[in-house]
Amino acid sequence: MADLLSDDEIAAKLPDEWERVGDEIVRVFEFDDYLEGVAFATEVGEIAEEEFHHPTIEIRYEEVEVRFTSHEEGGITDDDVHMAELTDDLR
Ligand SMILES: C[C@H](O)[C@H](O)[C@H]1CNC2=NC(N)=NC(=O)C2=N1
Repeated sequence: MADLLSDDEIAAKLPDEWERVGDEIVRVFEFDDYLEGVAFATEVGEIAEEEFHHPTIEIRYEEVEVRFTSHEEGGITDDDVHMAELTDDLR
């Protein structure tokens, strides 16, 4: 299990475009059409399975919201930061 990050560590490690919301890190990705967002969500899911660290994904018209937290630790860890970086690399 990864250690919980402090507020300062989260601020320092949070990748650009991502926002901290309570015990989660969140980013909204924009797309030209709905099915592009659906395909992106599937790619995020595949990475989540590979890394065994799963986000909440909300697919909306022309945007997809991705939220990571470490459920077992009850907050934000390096696992969440790593997943955010892998997710960004999909774009
Ligand atoms: C039993 C537990 O759900 C698993 O070990 C994994 C699955 N995917 C997970 N995903 C996330 N985001 N946090 C977890 O703590 C987590 N745990």
